[in-house]
Formats: sequence, C-alpha cells, structure tokens
Amino acid sequence: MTAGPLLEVRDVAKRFGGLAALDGCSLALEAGQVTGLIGPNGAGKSTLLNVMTGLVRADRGSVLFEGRDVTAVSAHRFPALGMARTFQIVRELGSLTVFENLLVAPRLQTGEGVVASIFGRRKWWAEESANAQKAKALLDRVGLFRLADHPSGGLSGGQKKLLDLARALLLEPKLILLDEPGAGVAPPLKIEMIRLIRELKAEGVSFGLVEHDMHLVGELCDRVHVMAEGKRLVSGTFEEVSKDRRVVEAYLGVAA
Ligand SMILES: Nc1ncnc2c1ncn2[C@@H]1O[C@H](COP(=O)(O)OP(=O)(O)OP(=O)(O)O)[C@@H](O)[C@H]1O
Repeated sequence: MTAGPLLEVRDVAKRFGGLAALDGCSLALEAGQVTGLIGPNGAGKSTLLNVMTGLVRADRGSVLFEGRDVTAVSAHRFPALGMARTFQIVRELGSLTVFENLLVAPRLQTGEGVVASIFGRRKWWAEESANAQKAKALLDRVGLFRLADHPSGGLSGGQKKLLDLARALLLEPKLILLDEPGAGVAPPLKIEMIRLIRELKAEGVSFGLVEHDMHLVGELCDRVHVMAEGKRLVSGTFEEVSKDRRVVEAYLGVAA
C-alpha cells in the first residue's frame, strides 16, 4: 500500500476516429472514499472507466493502482489486483439462475488449466465449495437470496444491479468502480443500494461511481470530479461542485 491515491489516471487521452473521448484527463480516487465521476452526456466518463479497468487502451497517459502502473494490464487481470467493476447495462446470463450467475463470475482461483490436472483437482473442489458458500452469503447480503434459484433474466433492473454488485464483491476487491448503479433502479432498491455501499465503505471498500442521479451522488460521494469534453473540469465535495459556475455551464452546454 502506498501513501498516494488508490487509483490515479494521468493525462489520459483516447480518440475514437476523429472524436476525442478523453483529452488529457487526470484525476485520483482516494482509499476509503466514494468518489463520484459526473458530467454531461459524452463527457468521457464511461470511456475513462473502461480505460481504468483495462477494457479500452488509452492512446496516451497512464493508470496507477496503489502506485503500480497498470496501464497495459488486461481487463481480466484487474480482479486479482483488487479492483472490480459493474456495468451500466448488466451483463447477466439470463438463462442461468441468480446463484449460477454468481458462480460464473471471474475468480481468484486455481487456473482452468490446472482444473484438468490431477494435482489441481482437490484444490479446485475446495475452492468451488468455498465460492458457493461465499456466493450464498453475498446473495443474502444484497437481498437476493430468496431469488437464488430463479432465472436471472426475470430480475428487475434494480435487482440486476444488485446481482452485479454481488458479483463484484465475490472477489473481495479493495476498489469497486460502479457504472451508473442508479440507472433503471426503482426508488426502494436505490435506497437499498445506498445503504449497501455505505456499509461496504465502512468496512474499508473504496468506490468510484459514474452516475447521473444527483441524489445518489449527493448521498454517497465524499468527493466528486466533474468531467467535460474528455477532461476533469472541477473537483470538490458535491456541495462545492454543485455551486460552481463552470459546472452549471458544462451541464447547460454553455462555453465557460
Ligand atoms: N466505442 C466507441 N466508438 C466511437 N465513439 C465512442 C465509443 N465510445 C464512446 N464514444 C464517444 O466518446 C464520447 C464519450 O463517450 P462516453 O460514453 O465515455 O461519455 P459519458 O460521459 O460516459 O456519456 P454518458 O453520460 O452519456 O454515458 C462520446 O461522444 C461517445 O459517443
């Protein structure tokens, strides 16, 4: 563990054809905090999240996790480093049950090549059984245990987001990046989501949160980075950035 930020992006740029989705973006997420990433549509928030988690390769700049340069690390290696994420559109396997969806989440277990080996088999079974126990406990924690045997395709938008969060938690990450956890979630489950994130934060999990729902941002975020046109525009508490003229102008599409 370093004394610096938990996650840092430095001068990240990413173009899609002629469009600069990220244009020299630098910002940090501190350990023990919920950090919001907000900004108008097209500001580059999701692209930044994808760069932070190895899903999109930046054209320029770097990403550091616990002080280690992870810019070139592939997406599937991030869970082992202690970073998990959820998605705007939850990628659940609708024909599998809620429980099965958790079991097919990426794990920190013995590799698949070893599964086939005689020597790895015993260890693999032990891990499978531990994973199943953990998955049950997590379903209980996110309030989906009674739906464990239901096909996940039948879940509501909010329940799918909770399943996605449970999937991220399975790996006991230090940092979870949430892409619009409030989108398509009915108010009662939104309250549940807020309660859970606060509880996890109290247990030491850090969060990065891309969100348009300002109620959720205000309730959860210790610090907020406002993005516009591929860059960090302003940072501060939610109260501070809400009052900032540049932020209001960015949302209204007025040149600062
Ligand atoms: N794969 C892609 N190919 C082409 N253009 C892309 C791609 N991904 C993002 N973009 C463009 O990059 C810009 C930034 O998109 P991004 O989704 O990162 O913004 P955002 O701030 O997350 O927006 P929103 O709040 O609407 O989700 C947008 O103009 C978008 O159309």
